[in-house]
Amino acid sequence: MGTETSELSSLLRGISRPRAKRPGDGRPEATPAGASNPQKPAPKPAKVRIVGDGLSSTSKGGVETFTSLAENKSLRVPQWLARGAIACVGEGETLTEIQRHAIPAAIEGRDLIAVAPTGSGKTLAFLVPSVAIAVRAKKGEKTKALKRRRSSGAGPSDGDGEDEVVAAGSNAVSKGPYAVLVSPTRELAAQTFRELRRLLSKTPKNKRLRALLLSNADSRLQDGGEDSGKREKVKRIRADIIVSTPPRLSQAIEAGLVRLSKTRMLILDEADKLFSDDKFLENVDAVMTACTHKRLRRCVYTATLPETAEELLRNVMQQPVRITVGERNAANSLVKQSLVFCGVEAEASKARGKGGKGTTYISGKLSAMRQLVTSGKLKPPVLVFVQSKDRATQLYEALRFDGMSIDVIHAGRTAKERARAVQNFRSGATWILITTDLMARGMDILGVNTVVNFDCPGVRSDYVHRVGRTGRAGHEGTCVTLYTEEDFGSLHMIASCMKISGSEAPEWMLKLPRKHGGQAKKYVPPKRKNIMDNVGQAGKKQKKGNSRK
Ligand SMILES: Nc1ncnc2c1ncn2[C@@H]1O[C@H](COP(=O)(O)OP(=O)(O)OP(=O)(O)O)[C@@H](O)[C@H]1O
Repeated sequence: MGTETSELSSLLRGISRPRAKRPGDGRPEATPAGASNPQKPAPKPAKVRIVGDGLSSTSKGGVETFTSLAENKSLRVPQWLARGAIACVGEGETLTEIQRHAIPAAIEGRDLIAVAPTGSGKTLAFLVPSVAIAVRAKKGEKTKALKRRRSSGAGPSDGDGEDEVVAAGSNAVSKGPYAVLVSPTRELAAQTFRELRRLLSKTPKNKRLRALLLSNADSRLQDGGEDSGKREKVKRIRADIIVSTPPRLSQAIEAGLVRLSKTRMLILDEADKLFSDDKFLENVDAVMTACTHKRLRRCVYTATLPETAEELLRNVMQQPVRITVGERNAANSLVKQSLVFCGVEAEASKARGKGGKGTTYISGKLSAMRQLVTSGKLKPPVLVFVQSKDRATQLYEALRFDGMSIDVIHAGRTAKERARAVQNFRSGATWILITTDLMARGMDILGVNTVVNFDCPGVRSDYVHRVGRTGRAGHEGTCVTLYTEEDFGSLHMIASCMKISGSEAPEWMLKLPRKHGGQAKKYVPPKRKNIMDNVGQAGKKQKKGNSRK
């Protein structure tokens, strides 16, 4: 590995760290679309389709800026909220297509299915209406309580039994949550919460909302289930807006720590994932059942919506409006996608060199990966996707000796390790992050230049979301998919996805038979040999164990 190591390290050291996009957010900047090629025309505005009756002309026509959103009297968006949104995206930015139509639609009170490409600003498209509705609901509750108090001379309780624990006279205690935001992973929930806090940064002191991220670390959740009588009195989770993963939220509901009877806005981010993954279905069901308010809006947001998932969604929503931006289930057209054939996954053969002893391991993908780096085609920061925790650890072990600034994240690492890995990648301290599909959805790290599918994804939605970790907010990106003979089952899906999103796809791949019928549940990832260094180092290190696992 000698020469290769120094070559790689010097190459990576030689790349200067990109500028941060906005002061203080620590995110590196990617190339804006068209910047690398001034001849290239700006991308055409995406097609918007709205299906469902009853929306006002504001939602149908769209709203151009956050300021004009706040100026529309019927929507009742506070000025400070508009200023918060501007703080999130930067001065002078107009709304993206999905924001233009979905924000007024969600505020108007219809159940909503919003489908728009990765990196198109769906987060603000659900945060703005969530805050607007929470503000309205909280104000309504306060007025009701005040009226009751005036007429009866009683304390702050509204008589529904929920507020028995309210400390006398405390205005800080919320009767909410009025808005609940659900994301499939801890990382995405944390990111959404971060953006929510940024959005709330312009809230006047007397109107402050209490926002909360439910996490494992919350002692109330850790104690959940014990001594329930006492817990009811002292530990009820009080907040106006809650962000959570489905398991954490349903645990809190079951333990009586959270009540959703006042919730007016339920947001399901990455809804197709929440509705197609058995491990979430029960939790999501528990959350939806707990939301009993008669004016509840259920709003779902995603970049991919297979028909089966939409059918399920429609069963639990009330006459939803569907807003679709761009081509449904297509990858982001700002990302240049390509495929690299790597021969075999890994092969052990007798060494023929001096002495002819031992075994030499050849990994086609590993060599291809190294070649991409040394040739300068792999522009960091890079996200590398593999199919399992084991593969992530193996690849990390095989590459870390190359002196690259590299890290690994997967569900087997502790919450702290995962948070640190994301933070280091965001700040630019880590250039290459190896990951499972844990980072495939929703993660917004603006500077990501390249996505590598070290292992092919099996279903279209996974491919679309992985590709979408680059090419965000109008910037360009690159996605390289490495494949071997084991991956032939995924090639038709990838090639057709490349074609409809504007990348060149090999004709012969488009003629391959479709596998798995596009159904996530039928897909079983291929069994792969261990990722081995050419001296078998990955395997050896793994046996000894190490702190990264
Ligand atoms: N109106 C806007 N103008 C400019 N940038 C924006 C605007 N709205 C959002 N952004 C930025 O675009 C980036 C991507 O937004 P966001 O993460 O909401 O995308 P998304 O559609 O949710 O993507 P995904 O489907 O991958 O979850 C963010 O960095 C966000 O700050």
